[in-house]
Amino acid sequence: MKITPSILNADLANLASEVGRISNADMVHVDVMDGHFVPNLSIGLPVVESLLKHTDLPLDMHLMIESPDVWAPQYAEAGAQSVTFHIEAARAPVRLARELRRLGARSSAALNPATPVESVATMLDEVDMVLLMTVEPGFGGQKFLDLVLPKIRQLRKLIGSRDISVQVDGGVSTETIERCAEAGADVFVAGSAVYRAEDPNAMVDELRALAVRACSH
Ligand SMILES: O=C(CO)[C@@H](O)[C@H](O)COP(=O)(O)O
Ligand SMILES: [Fe+2]
Repeated sequence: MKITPSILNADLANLASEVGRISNADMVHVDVMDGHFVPNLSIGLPVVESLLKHTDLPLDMHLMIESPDVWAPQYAEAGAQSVTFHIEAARAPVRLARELRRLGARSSAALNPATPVESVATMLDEVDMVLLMTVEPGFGGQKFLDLVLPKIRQLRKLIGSRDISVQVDGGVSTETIERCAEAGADVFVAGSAVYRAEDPNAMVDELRALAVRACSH
């Protein structure tokens, strides 16, 4: 059970100190938005290269961008431990997933809420993680979409005995994390829940404890 806080909801002008507030996290979730694949712009490679110098936590890149085939490998080369591209945007997802692994990163494919899990069924051996969006991508602080819960179960069935993580992203909080864990998710992005908390590290621990307990039922 891993908690990966999204820094989209942090004070982006003080990233170095903001990652210091989530030292209990398993990874730092970094949302890259290009204003094309999603109607919002966030940060890109130069900021990520700088951030890598200020944290020992692994970076969990979530690329909400067009042409991930071109851009995603550069994040792996920069030193990100996990690189997620959107299956809706990739031209050659199998080639891209293999390239990310060749560069030493964990490869991961993300699916928007309306994208069926079957879209990754044939390439499960190429990925280390599948990210299921539990909001429409583009913004932090949105309401969790319960309609994704059956997709988590379907994906777990498809994965079977393979060692692949299922990440959920969007609206994950103390209210919703147990439902996700029960359905089969094991990596949880939480942006506003963590960064709006008075003590982000304590919130990370609380979320992890809830997920562990829900999953052991
Ligand atoms: O990728 C995205 C949004 O597109 C996320 O990573 C959000 O940034 C998570 O924020 P919350 O929904 O937890 O506030
Ligand atoms: Fe994200």
